[in-house]
Amino acid sequence: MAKRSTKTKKPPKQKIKKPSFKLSNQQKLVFGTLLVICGVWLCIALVSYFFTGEADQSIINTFPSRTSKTQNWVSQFGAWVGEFFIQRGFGVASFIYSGLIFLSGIYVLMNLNKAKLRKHWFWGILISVWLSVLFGFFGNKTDILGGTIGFEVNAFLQDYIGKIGTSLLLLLGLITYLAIRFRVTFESLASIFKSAKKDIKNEISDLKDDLIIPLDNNLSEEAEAIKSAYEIPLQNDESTLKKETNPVKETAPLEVKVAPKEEEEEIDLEMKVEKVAEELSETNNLANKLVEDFGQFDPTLELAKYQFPPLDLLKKYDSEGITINQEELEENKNKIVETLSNYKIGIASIKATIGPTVTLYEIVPEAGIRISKIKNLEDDIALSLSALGIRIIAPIPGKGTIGIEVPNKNSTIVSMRSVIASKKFQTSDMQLPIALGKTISNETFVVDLAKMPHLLMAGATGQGKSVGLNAVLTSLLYKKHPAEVKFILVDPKKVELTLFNKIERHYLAKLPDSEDAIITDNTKVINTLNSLCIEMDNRYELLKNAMCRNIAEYNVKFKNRKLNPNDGHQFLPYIVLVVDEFADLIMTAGKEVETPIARLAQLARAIGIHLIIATQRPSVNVITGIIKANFPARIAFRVTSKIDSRTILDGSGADQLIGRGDMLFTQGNDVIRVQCAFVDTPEVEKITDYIGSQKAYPDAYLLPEYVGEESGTGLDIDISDRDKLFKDAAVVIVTAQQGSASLLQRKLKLGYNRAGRLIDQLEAAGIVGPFEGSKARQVLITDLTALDQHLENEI
Ligand SMILES: Nc1ncnc2c1ncn2[C@@H]1O[C@H](COP(=O)(O)OP(=O)(O)OP(=O)(O)O)[C@@H](O)[C@H]1O
Repeated sequence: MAKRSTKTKKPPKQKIKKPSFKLSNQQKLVFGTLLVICGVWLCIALVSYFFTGEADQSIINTFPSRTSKTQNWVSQFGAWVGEFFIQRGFGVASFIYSGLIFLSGIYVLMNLNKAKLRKHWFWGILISVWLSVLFGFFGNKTDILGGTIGFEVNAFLQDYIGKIGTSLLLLLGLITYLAIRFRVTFESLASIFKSAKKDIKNEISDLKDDLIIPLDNNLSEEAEAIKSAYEIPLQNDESTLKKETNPVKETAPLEVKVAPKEEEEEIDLEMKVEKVAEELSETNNLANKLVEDFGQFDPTLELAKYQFPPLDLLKKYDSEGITINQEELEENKNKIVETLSNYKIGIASIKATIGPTVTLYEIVPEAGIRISKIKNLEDDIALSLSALGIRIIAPIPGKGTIGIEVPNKNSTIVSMRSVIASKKFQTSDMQLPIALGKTISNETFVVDLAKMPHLLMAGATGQGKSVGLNAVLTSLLYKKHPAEVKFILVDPKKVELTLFNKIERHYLAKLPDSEDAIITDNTKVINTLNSLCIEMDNRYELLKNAMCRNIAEYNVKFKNRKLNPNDGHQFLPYIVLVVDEFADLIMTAGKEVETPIARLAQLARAIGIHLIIATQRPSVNVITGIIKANFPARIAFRVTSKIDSRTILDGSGADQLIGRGDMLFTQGNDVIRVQCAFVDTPEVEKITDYIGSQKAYPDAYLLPEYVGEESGTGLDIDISDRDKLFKDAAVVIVTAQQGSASLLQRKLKLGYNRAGRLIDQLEAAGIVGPFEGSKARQVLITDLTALDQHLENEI
């Protein structure tokens, strides 16, 4: 989302202005020791004040002079400080300040986290005020327990809200403190009470030990024996004990057995709970707390009011719904049987399945008939049925029958509305569900793009490719929130995908400096693909740091707040790259396009980047071996030759389709015939209008910047030729005190080349030292103030 771009640019600028108070190690030692001594001295002065304060009163109130003698253990100044803190300040709670000063010294000496120290001071001051008010509540004006602050605050409160109100306010303060500081909740309090109750219960049962002695005298002989065998349960359960005393011979031992079981189970359960709590790591605890307090991270929050497009935007077709033409069925059946019998092929049974465009006749040939014989009769059957697009599947995998697909005389349109509305699509929990259309048995065909993981689409002109692409995009628009998926659309024809411009700031991704999100220019495609490769590398780095194997795991972890956004982690949307007319691209840009596409196709599956490539010309020089190998999922619309069919599907079939969205889909093994769902341009327009009219992100999802090799300059020394990210890079390097190109790559989301050039420029500017082999370069500027001065001096 656009958030990322602001993130890369803004923070460094803010940091420059911040003054830094870095102490050297020697200064830390001196300053830390001073604070520790002050803390101890203050503590002595305060303790001593309790014993000597009264005696010193006369001297405290006079002007200090060298001759006056005080009894305070740390003399005049001690007496004065004691008076100031205890009598006129916080009373006994003043000791907190000596502790805080001492603690500050330790933090400085040991170079510990300053944020924690600030927290200690914050809470320390609050507690001191609360304690002094509490003591003041019980004391009087001269009382040194609460000090003047305690007394005065109490007097003020009691005037307005009375004694009861003040005590309730104090209680509220205590509960607020416990809730915020120790995250005490009502449940945890309840569990404390529960365990206390249990302790009491245990103690009561212990007391029963004593009771057993008099009861023992009344026990029958059997019960006596049982008691000695099950001494523990008898001591622990009162009810069992009572039953024991009954002289019923058979039931007694049974009941004794039940009792210990129940008791054991209870103990087991508790132990389990404790174990889980212990095993959780520190980060998990923190993450759980965050999730408890704020709930799971919700990536859709920025566009929380976003409304998915309603179904009504899609058209209903009159010709929808299959109408069975019994005559046509009979006729086709007779013709098939006849043709086959002409070639002496007997049929044991025949069954028809009617699909939206094609009817499948499944035949079981009589015993002894060779399958290849039927396969060879494809053309003869087509001739006798006088129909185009007959396909023979011999045998149908997993069925043991032979299929003959015969196009219906009146085909029905599969509307996008019907597939989107289908239960299968609506309830699918796939990551990127695509409702492609309906199969021959009239079932909605839904596939997961994330599993494919890339899709190759081919078909001669006018056979339904563009409609197919629109169906894919529409499916995703109906199922995925703008925060979850982003499209990169490449449309050299410039007309097919332009409608999607309206949803640029919702669903599209683009290069930072480009105006249009939909790419129509071939040189921009190269930059975008390379930028996508950088995005891929960055995402792999994030996944590696988060120890996740794929984007789904990563996003779950991020949602559960186990990944810190300050470390660069963020919710990663899926990215779907759609390239229409791939052949055109390959013809003009060749290797420059093929290399990044092949790289993405090979590696991008785990990090949520998926490619959909469509081409009119499925020839081998367009769909090269390397591309083919990485696109296991393929859709073939009608093609003109068997060779083209082979190039896409590794087999024939696509040349026998009837067009108009009739397609074959394969994901590696089976080939499935599907009638593609039909979505018209006005429908797409309505959907994009609907989405486009809603609140959007400030900008399209920005891809990392990619600077082509040729646009780099070698003039690192010339200030005017510096990269525009030079200053940001300098801030990153000086803040981290680490002169490495990969740090810049990560923080500023750059490619390796640009980061390398920035490092060279930083070296020329004297901010980092020379190249030192495998070690990171030395940073020559110690802090941001020095960097500011250094850069100012340059001008
Ligand atoms: N699934 C479908 N159901 C019904 N008719 C369809 C379907 N798909 C395509 N058609 C028909 O075929 C026509 C051409 O489709 P489309 O524009 O998708 O072809 P194309 O393969 O993209 O062609 P080109 O490569 O020239 O752009 C459409 O206008 C529509 O009438």
